[in-house]
Amino acid sequence: MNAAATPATPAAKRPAGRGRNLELPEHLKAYKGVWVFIEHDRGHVHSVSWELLGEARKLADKLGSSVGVAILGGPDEKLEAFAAEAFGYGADKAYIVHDPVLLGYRNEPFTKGLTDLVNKYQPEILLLGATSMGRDLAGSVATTLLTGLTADCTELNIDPTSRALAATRPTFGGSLLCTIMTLAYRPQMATVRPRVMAMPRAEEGRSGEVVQETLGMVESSIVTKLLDFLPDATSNQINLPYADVIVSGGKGLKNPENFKLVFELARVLGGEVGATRPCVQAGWVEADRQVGQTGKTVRPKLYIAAGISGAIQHRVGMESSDVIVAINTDPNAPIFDFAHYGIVGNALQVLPALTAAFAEHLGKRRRLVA
Ligand SMILES: Cc1cc2nc3c(=O)[nH]c(=O)nc-3n(C[C@H](O)[C@H](O)[C@H](O)COP(=O)(O)OP(=O)(O)OC[C@H]3O[C@@H](n4cnc5c(N)ncnc54)[C@H](O)[C@@H]3O)c2cc1C
Repeated sequence: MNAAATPATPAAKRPAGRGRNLELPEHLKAYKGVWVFIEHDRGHVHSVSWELLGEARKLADKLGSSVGVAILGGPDEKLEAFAAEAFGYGADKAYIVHDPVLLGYRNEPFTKGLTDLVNKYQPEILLLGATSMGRDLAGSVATTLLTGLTADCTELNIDPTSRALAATRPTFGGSLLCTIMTLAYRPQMATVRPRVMAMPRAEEGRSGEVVQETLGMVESSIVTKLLDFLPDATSNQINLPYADVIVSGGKGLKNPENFKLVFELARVLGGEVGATRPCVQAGWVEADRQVGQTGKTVRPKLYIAAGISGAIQHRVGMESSDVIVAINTDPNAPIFDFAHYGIVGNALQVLPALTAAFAEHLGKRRRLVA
């Protein structure tokens, strides 16, 4: 079917000012400020919320506007403490909703809570983490508000001409980066994966204003019921996005048995093990270890890539690492174009040599400290 000939929403049914009209409708011009949805679970704020706050502060400063945070949760949850932390990371105002139906994440009450806040306070930009919760919530909030949502962004800017949010994300399997602007819609929504943006520095003593709101939703009107929290039996506690050191292996390791060389070096360095997609697809390592466009985004202090070619889909997930060391037999491998240090050599020999050298060096240091 020709999409151009039969648009999903016929022009006559589109809300006024939407569709092909790229001018911001008059009634949306009142939208001001940059907001971040603060994601928390059982007493802990997800770090992606603070990473987004750092970005929100930069965007708001460019627009000359303020930063707000939306914090939704149960009656006894410490949302005010989260707000105090948010002020330190750059928020000016915290919009808090306590309600029994908001104890534990469920799509319906959180969608209502967040859309109510947006409709009342009209932020220009709304950012959420591209986590399981953030993706679920962003989609339903954007649909309810009939606004645009750019998912999985890697960069956020303000377009100098339109002053709209310019949200950049990989497309066409990661081979292109596209910048998306939702000129005629407010709020402009975007999700960003954990670790894509840098963690901002908290400013001690910085304060802000707290605004308390109510939800007005009864439990009986919600279809989903939260029965219990169960630990994820499939999760083996791999915390790739927040590891300081990652040793990753690729197809150059030849077989799953050789992956133990990667594990040994990671163990000696106190780091995590990552992998490329072909290694995960071949069943050499768990899917949770995949780094890249369809895996995790990481930002460690040290990323060692062994037998990895450096394809764009892998690169987008790890290129923000502080120091990248590549080990590859091919001196023309693309990974050497962006690695900080390169070792042209056989990973099956280089990895054990590095493991032995680090074990000796770190062992000596520990003896000295003792
Ligand atoms: C839509 C889409 C999404 C994708 N998402 C991801 C993703 O999230 N993550 C990801 O990683 N990939 C992803 N890919 C796959 C990606 O395109 C590449 O195919 C993949 O990253 C290549 O993995 P590799 O480097 O392990 O293997 P290869 O590209 O085969 O590279 C192996 C490298 O090892 C080197 N080598 C060989 N022997 C040795 C040795 N003994 N010692 C040292 N070096 C050696 C070779 O010179 C070569 O450079 C995606 C692809 C698509 C189409």
